[in-house]
Amino acid sequence: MLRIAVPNKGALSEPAVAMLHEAGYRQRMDRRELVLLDSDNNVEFFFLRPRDIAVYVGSGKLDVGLTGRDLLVDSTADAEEILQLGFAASTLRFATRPGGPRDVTEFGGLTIATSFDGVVAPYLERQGVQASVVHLDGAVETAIKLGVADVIADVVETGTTLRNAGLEIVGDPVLESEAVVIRRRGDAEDPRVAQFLRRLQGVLVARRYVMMDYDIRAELVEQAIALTPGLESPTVSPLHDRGWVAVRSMVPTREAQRVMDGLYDLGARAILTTQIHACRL
Ligand SMILES: Nc1ncnc2c1ncn2[C@@H]1O[C@H](COP(=O)(O)OP(=O)(O)OP(=O)(O)O)[C@@H](O)[C@H]1O
Ligand SMILES: O=P(O)(O)OC[C@H]1O[C@H](OP(=O)(O)OP(=O)(O)O)[C@H](O)[C@@H]1O
Ligand SMILES: [Mg+2]
Repeated sequence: MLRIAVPNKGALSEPAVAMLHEAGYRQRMDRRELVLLDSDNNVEFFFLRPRDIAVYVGSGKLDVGLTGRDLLVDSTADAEEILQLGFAASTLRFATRPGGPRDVTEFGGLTIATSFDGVVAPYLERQGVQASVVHLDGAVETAIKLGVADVIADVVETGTTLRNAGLEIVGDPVLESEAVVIRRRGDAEDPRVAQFLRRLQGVLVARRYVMMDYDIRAELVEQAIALTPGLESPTVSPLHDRGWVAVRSMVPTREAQRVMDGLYDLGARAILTTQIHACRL
């Protein structure tokens, strides 16, 4: 039985559950369920606080977990990242009041509030800055207004929360994060983990690519394939009309419309894109 940690709340929770569902796993109906057995797939899901996931996986009690890179780095858990999941993308940034310090080099002697002291304190040390780091559990933007800190370091996605708090980003990004799959560092290769990762990779590919079909005159097929090279090699099939061939190829979803325009201009017709539901490459 593969034991998998899944975030039970917060920004990671819903997209993580959606991805597991797309990968064919049973998911909980009730948010209060703590453990869910998917006996068809021989997997058990444990719904845990996002921050605790690296601890469970690092201790070897659970085989793999879905969490944020920032939470993994922030923890002292002995776990490592094995797959990037492409959602919950965010950046850990410093912010302060307008007129405050403009750069990390000006943070000396100041107080910095953050929920990510495990990332921020070593970062400041590496920069040779001596500042005091205060841990807060959340809503750190308020720390400046209440005089608890001069600077904060927090998760920024759109920047709306900072703007609404009247704060400005300063300095370089501390850490780029996204949802990731983690396992205990140094764990031996496990075929059940490999299969779990293949399923998630299948979802990532299905989300990022569409299948494109079109007909093209045989003498133009090389030019057409230059527009749709596919992941390895496109399928080219003869049509009943010998002057034409049918081509089938995977195309990145966000390029699909531009590629269709290019193919049309080249003379391709019956250009269709279809959604990929699942795949194993
Ligand atoms: N607005 C956001 N956009 C993208 N990712 C985010 C956002 N807010 C948080 N995250 C990511 O979600 C993960 C956990 O943050 P989240 O706020 O959901 O949990 P938490 O703060 O530990 O828990 P809680 O706030 O519920 O106590 C982190 O990896 C973080 O980078
Ligand atoms: O840049 P934005 O798009 O505004 O998003 C960033 C905000 O989202 C998260 O807060 P969350 O909702 O998790 O609240 P929390 O502070 O209680 O964790 C994070 O801590 C920021 O405050
Ligand atoms: Mg939060």
